Amino acid sequence: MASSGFSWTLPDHPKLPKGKPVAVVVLDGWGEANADQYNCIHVAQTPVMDSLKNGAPERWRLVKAHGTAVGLPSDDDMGNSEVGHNALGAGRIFAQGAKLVDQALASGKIYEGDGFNYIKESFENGTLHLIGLLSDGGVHSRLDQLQLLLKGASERGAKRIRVHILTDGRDVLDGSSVGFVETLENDLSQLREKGIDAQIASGGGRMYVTMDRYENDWDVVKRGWDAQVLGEAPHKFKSALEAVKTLRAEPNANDQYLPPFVIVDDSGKAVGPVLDGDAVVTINFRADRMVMLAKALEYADFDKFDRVRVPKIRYAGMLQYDGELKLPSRYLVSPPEIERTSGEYLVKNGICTFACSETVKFGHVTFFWNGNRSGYFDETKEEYVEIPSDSGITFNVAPKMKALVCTLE
Ligand SMILES: O=C(O)[C@@H](CO)OP(=O)(O)O
Repeated sequence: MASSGFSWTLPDHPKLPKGKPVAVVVLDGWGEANADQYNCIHVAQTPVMDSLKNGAPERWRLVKAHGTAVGLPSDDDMGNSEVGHNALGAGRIFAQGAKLVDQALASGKIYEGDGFNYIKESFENGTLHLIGLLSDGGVHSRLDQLQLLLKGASERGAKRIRVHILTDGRDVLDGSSVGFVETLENDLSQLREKGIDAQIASGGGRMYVTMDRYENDWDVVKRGWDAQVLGEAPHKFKSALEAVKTLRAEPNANDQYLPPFVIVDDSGKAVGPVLDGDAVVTINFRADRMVMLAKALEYADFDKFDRVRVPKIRYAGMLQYDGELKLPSRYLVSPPEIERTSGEYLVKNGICTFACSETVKFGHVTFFWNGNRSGYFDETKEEYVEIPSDSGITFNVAPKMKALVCTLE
């Protein structure tokens, strides 16, 4: 035992037999709720889960995967993979990004840290760009946090602000993008009345523009880069409201997959490309779908796609998205410090572990599971297997995804 009283040594489990493998299978999206006709799991045929539940009811346990049980601000907050895997992997509850940002905004500390002071240097002569998911879903970002940041930054000297929106429709209802854009446009017009040059500059649906994860499809990030940084996109509109209304009128349109667009002035020029001397903040607090853009914005050496023009900017994330890579190096709010996770305990006790998932969920069972840490604790005792995900498809048409291949591994 260390002098602090802390020890990595795990006592034997009172019931689990020694030397036998233990499987942790995360059924993403599975849960217990009111048993009514609106509950798809209840109305589906689920013989395997039924036999597990009914075969040994004394061993059947439910865990709470939403709200304060997983470190979210309130019990009205739905769960998600980040907070669920963090809590399961660590076996403890940590205040999560959503809550930490709320606290930093409420106390004003967000404006006192190194991250904000760094971007503030650009306010006098440059533009402040805010890039992120526009909804009140609370999984990756929250509209009210964006609203407070807009207010706070403008009160602290930001004179020219451009917002690059990603429409949601995944954590919130499809079609709700129009209402969120209306709300944001209203806020920005109030800022304009106060003499601040504030506009939405570009947009696109989150799953088609920018918010890919685990390097599944860099084209998604490139489409965002072209619109947000270069000011180029196949669709050009005079306003974001016109953009989302027009693009949603297309057959089979969906907020998640809206094509990229830029807002142009009367002469057809993009109103908000990112230029030398500007500041950029990626406003999502959740890491997985911001890391790729963070790499494109921050890395001098970057070969995932041709960035064409790499502006000299001051960039900060809402949080630091990867503690191991220290990415981004500047951030407005410190991320939760999740340490002593189960994976680390296991290798320190000489127990070998194996983690397997497909690309779009791979970081859930490694990065999130290990407390937002990429890489191995001890390569000699851990094996991580990534099954390549299909790309270029929407998973609602292939919901089985790679479950079978993962099982065979
Ligand atoms: O796809 C995602 O990013 C989220 C929903 O926004 O789902 P999950 O938490 O299951 O990863």
